[in-house]
Amino acid sequence: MKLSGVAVSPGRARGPVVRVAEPLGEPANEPAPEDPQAEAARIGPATQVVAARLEALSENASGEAATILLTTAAMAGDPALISEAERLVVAEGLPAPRAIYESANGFAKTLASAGGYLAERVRDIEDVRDRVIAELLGVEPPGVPALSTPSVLVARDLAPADTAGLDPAKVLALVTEEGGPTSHTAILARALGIPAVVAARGVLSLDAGALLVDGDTGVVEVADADAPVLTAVASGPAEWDGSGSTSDGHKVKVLGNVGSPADARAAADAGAEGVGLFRTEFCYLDAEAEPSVAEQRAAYAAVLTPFAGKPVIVRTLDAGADKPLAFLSPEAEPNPALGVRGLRVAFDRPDVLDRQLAAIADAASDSGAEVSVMAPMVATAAEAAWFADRVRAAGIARAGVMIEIPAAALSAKEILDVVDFVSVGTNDLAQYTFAADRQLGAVATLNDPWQPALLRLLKLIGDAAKAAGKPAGVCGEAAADPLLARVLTGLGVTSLSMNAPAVRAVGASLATVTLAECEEIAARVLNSPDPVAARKTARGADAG
Ligand SMILES: C=C(OP(=O)(O)O)C(=O)O
Ligand SMILES: [Mg+2]
Repeated sequence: MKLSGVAVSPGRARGPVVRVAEPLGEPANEPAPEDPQAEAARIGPATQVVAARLEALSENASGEAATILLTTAAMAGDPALISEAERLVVAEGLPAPRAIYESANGFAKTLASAGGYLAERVRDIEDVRDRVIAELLGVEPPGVPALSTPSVLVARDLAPADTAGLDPAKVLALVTEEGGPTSHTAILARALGIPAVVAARGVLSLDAGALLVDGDTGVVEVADADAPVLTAVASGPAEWDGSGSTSDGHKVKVLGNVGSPADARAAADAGAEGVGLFRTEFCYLDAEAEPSVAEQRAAYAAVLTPFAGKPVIVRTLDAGADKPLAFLSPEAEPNPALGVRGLRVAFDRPDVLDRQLAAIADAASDSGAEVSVMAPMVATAAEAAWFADRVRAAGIARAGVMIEIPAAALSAKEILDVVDFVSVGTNDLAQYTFAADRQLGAVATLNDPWQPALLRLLKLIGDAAKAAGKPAGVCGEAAADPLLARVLTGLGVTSLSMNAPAVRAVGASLATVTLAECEEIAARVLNSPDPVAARKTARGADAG
């Protein structure tokens, strides 16, 4: 019996199955507490216990695992989460577990409606919620059970805090029923060297004592219960000197993706050489009204400051589709991802764009960062020229655009004639190339950055950038894959921008290959028939 999911972390392993307990059910909303003040007063200490446990776990972890545990600990201690739960106890008479449940769900809903990266943080807040509820109820927290022997973990989805704490000596492989290739679980599994397959529909209903998991092909197979354990060969922790280049000195900047001051500090701490994508809309997902220029200036400067003297690409608001902003919401649309989003919003409201550009210019001088600006969702060279003119009129020296629509990839040459640089958003470029909603697990295999059709578009862009002598970065999740980073370099990409946890591994991966090797791998990958063969080719394995 076999099934197929999305391969997210390489290697083959076989061993006995251990299932991760499902999260706690919904806590009851009665009886109303006799003493609401006393009931509300239990919430703060419970969150502190959870935050302290996560912090303690982070001390035993290292690198990105530690960062993720600390971020989750910070979520547990979020004063807004706690005060809303306390209010629900006092004002609405809810028991404390129910109150934290509702408070956390409110936050989760906001994140989910933001889509993309933020939507993937929903699992983090739900994990914090369940840990606090367990603490309030005095029961064992949900999560990974202690493993006595090396095992294959099977879960519906795994919280980042659980994944970060996995011991690669005990976890042979990881298989999840849900999840997408851009989830924290995927990122962490790769970092830990644990073979992993996500979106393996049906794995929870498999009645298997042991599984054989192939993190290269995504195939998960029932194995004999007495078959010998097979351990994947894991790579060691990444060593990187902090300067993005191939072993023969070809420079490829390794940059951070950020949306908040905390992200920026994490990226700087991870050694990012700058920022390749500052998602400004992340600052305003909750804003009812357009923030003033002064408010925007302060918000942007707080993100730019850790990168004083370094290059930062600020992206103008990418409102619409999965990231609606209340002050820029378009008419209801039948297909929002194909509607008025990104730069298209600015065509109707150029005044909003101009105010944002003024704030960015001010924040650049406040922070001392070397700021460039780019637009999201650009389809044509004429749109790119329109945007670049406005950026320059605002006194910002460097203007670029994102390439995340196939038409823009096919017009890379003409676009590069009118801007200073381009940056490829592979998350959306994959979504639009394959007509596959990036939020839908059912089409996750199409939204795979190893799809040769997507990489062929990247080659067009890389060639156009080389001919123009201008930079072409990648800032979609594709850039966070250390192996794919080599392929992108071979295709002519000049910078890679990713979430902080991936920085070191990508820098280390590039430092061990020459540019000629990257080019050779890229040429072979482009000729691969499918993503599985492409991955195998890049790993130097026999694709046959
Ligand atoms: C980086 C990208 O932009 P976002 O994920 O914010 O849509 C992308 O589409 O790849
Ligand atoms: Mg995008």
